[in-house]
Amino acid sequence: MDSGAVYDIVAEDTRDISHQSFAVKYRSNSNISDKELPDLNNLPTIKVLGTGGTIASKGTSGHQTAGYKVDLTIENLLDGIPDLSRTCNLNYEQVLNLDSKEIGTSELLILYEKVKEDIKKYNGIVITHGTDTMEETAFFLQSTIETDKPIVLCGSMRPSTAISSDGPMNLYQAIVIAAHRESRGRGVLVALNDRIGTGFYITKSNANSLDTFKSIGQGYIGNFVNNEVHYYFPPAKPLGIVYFNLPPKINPSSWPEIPILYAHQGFNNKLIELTIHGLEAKGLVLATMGAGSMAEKTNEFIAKFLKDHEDFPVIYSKRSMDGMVPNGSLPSSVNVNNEPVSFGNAIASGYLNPQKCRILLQLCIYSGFSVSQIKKIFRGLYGG
Ligand SMILES: NC(=O)C[C@H](N)C(=O)O
Repeated sequence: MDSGAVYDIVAEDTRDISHQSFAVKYRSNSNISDKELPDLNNLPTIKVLGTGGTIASKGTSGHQTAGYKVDLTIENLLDGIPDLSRTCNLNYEQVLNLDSKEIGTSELLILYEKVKEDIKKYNGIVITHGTDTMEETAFFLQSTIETDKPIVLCGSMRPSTAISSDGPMNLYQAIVIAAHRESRGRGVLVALNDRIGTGFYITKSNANSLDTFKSIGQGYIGNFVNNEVHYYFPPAKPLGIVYFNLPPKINPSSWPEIPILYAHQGFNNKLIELTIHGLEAKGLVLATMGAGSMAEKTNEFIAKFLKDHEDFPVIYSKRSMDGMVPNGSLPSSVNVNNEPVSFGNAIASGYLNPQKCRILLQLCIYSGFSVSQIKKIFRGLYGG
């Protein structure tokens, strides 16, 4: 193949980003050697795993954007996107087919096992997933699968039957992102509505709109425009991340129960007691009212409980979407020297929202970490 032929390929299929970036080289260097030509026989192979969600849903009219049902397979979804044969080889599998609100421990572990197995065989993974709990799955995978290969989650906010459904474009972009060499070493990604975010921090910010995923504070890491993948930074993974090497075939009933309690004015302390005892919880996450703020009487109640349960961690997170809970916001009592002392088992969430704290705490407890080790892990995430 001579370099002229490469230019023809670019002109013929501008959707292919690997060829587009090659075209830039070609135009700037007409003496480019044959060694640098894209090898169409050696494209990356991307595995697409279907799990359901709105992207796989159908309504009964073009304007219906609520009350639809999951009704499409991953094969149906792939049929609806443009040809990608010049970008990557595709392989696909239906792992689940659910609204993501139905994803519990068993389903999460099934998906985890599948990704863990497939990441060894493929150059990248794309997961179609409901947006409601996508950030939880992304966080779990980021914390359990150590790889430089791209794992990209995508979904949609409009069902496949809606006018201007966002699913096909999001799936198309996710596959191109997974096949792009610059996507390596960036951890688990979430790609929706042209934005690329890190699954570790990204969160669903709007219950209805297409532009729902926000990488609050930590920012998006890239953008997808006119079939080009743009990253703003070199590859990096979240600071202080701890990988949990889980054993195969975990029994979901052995997965620790960690409730989240949402704080509000007039919060009833009995809720804490009822949840902890009623669920045989192994820890608790509080969505506090501000940067760790709970009423004094609630903190006292928790302190009393923690005195008799030294191995019971309580994470102080926040109901506000942005910002963080620093160590300095933890409730403190006063020791004999009148110096403030933090409650031993109270742990600051840093930047993690309650649902991500819950997963991290479950992983820590399942792995047998002590409260002081768990504290270090949470602290390490924000550079403390
Ligand atoms: N947009 C969506 O995907 C929402 C849907 N309820 C889900 O999470 O499965």
